[in-house]
Amino acid sequence: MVIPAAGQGKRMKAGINKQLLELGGQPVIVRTLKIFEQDEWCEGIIVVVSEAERERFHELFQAFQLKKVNALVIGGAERQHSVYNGLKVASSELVLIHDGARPFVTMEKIHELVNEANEHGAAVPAVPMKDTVKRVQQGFVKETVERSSLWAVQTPQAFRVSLILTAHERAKQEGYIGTDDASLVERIGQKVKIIEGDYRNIKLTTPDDLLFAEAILLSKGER
Ligand SMILES: Nc1ccn([C@@H]2O[C@H](COP(=O)(O)OP(=O)(O)OP(=O)(O)O)[C@@H](O)[C@H]2O)c(=O)n1
Ligand SMILES: C[C@](O)(CO)[C@H](O)COP(=O)(O)O
Repeated sequence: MVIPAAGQGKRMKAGINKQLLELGGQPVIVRTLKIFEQDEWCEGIIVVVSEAERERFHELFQAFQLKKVNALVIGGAERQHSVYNGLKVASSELVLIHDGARPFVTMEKIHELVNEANEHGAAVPAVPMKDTVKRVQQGFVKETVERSSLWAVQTPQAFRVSLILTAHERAKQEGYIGTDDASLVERIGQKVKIIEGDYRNIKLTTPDDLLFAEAILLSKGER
């Protein structure tokens, strides 16, 4: 299990790492990790953090008595670099890669992904796009994109370790930077299985997402 948490959260504009923000009395990263701590499939968690924040995260994991975090690895400039640094120390056959900033993933989805990745080598959750999507150039619509085959992809993304490592190494050699890990597998010609994701599995990206997160907590009776 690799959890990248080394981003700067520029779009959140919180002034601190968004994974350290409190949500319902717990830091976001602790909420995310606790889901995997409960999961019997998850043997160990590699968390990727920035050099400057390593000690802060270490103390936090101790304070919340998290048992499965077995490595704190230093991240890189892009999410892809951070994930790659984490993957290099992964020792299992299958790996889940999950954003530290997605604290609402469910156990049910995790298990579905593990099963599909065991069978297909790569599996990711996604939800059908709800809005009409337009390609825009210099403030004007260039075209309206056909929506029926568009899905918004989430994490965790599950892979055979050998496959995702090869995909990352090829991307590195060829100077390709993708916004998710599955795209690196796609570009080396391997299939990626899609499972139905969950609209509540939001990534905390902009300040509005904190409002949605509070509403999700309320719906779960945690507020
Ligand atoms: N160099 C980076 C960039 C991102 N991430 C992590 O990847 C996840 C998804 O990225 P995103 O939401 O884009 O986070 P940030 O890059 O921090 O956001 P922003 O682009 O707004 O700065 C986050 O958990 C983030 O901490 C990371 O580990 N290393
Ligand atoms: C990996 C991801 O969360 C899937 O939706 C997303 O691509 C991360 O992208 P970001 O640009 O780093 O937010």
